[in-house]
Amino acid sequence: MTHENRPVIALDFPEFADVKDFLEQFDPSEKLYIKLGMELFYTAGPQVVYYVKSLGHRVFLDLKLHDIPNTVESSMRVLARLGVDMVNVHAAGGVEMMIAARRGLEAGTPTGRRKPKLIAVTQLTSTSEEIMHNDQKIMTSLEESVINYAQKTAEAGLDGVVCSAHEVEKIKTATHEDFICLTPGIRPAGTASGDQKRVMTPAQAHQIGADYIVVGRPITQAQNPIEAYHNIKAEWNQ
Ligand SMILES: O=C(O)c1cc(=O)[nH]c(=O)n1[C@@H]1O[C@H](COP(=O)(O)O)[C@@H](O)[C@H]1O
Repeated sequence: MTHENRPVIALDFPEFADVKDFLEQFDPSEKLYIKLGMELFYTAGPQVVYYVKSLGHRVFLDLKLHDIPNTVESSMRVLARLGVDMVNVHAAGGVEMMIAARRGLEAGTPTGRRKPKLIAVTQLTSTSEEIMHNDQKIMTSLEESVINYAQKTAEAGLDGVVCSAHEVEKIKTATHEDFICLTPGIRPAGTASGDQKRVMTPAQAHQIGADYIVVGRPITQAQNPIEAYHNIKAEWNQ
């Protein structure tokens, strides 16, 4: 099992300038794990990745690729050159697509550089069983669907999955102990869940064996983001 002791901070901001404003609040010696998503990448592109990396932080580039295998493979080849530490795809794209993603990442990683970790989204933490039945017409339980996606991800040779903390124990049993479970939908007690349906506190996520937690709004929209970050980090490492 991996335990990444820093919560991964989801910077879901609309502008590059917001990233700078946010990161400048931290002591420069504090090295963070930052998640950059579609909103920022679509507006600021690779420059925002280079900027965050230049400060010595780790970057999870969360673009959730889901397309035909050939397109995913060539896109991963390009993303591998950006110097990010982690990228992801949707497991719903299938085993062939995930293998293609892995191949692209391997081919694109410059010699001497570590290959970014590749993980797959199972069922989004904003998806309830009702949504899954009505919209996706997957008529199993949500847990079965998540475990099926996790097994397909392991079969494709990826490093792990994005899942809700509620599913970590079953996923590890169905795959293997070193299979990464990165869990968003983390809410310290007393904070709003917003659009997240399957939430857990940092302490609970630690207890059930999550490897990484992703936290966005409880930090970025806190009155004091630095204090919120350190409180969540302390709770996660208890
Ligand atoms: O892939 C993800 O990171 C992801 C998958 C998922 O199932 N649920 C989920 O919330 N996320 C991301 O995790 C972050 C959670 O942010 P907050 O809800 O603000 O803490 C967002 O950036 C989401 O895009």
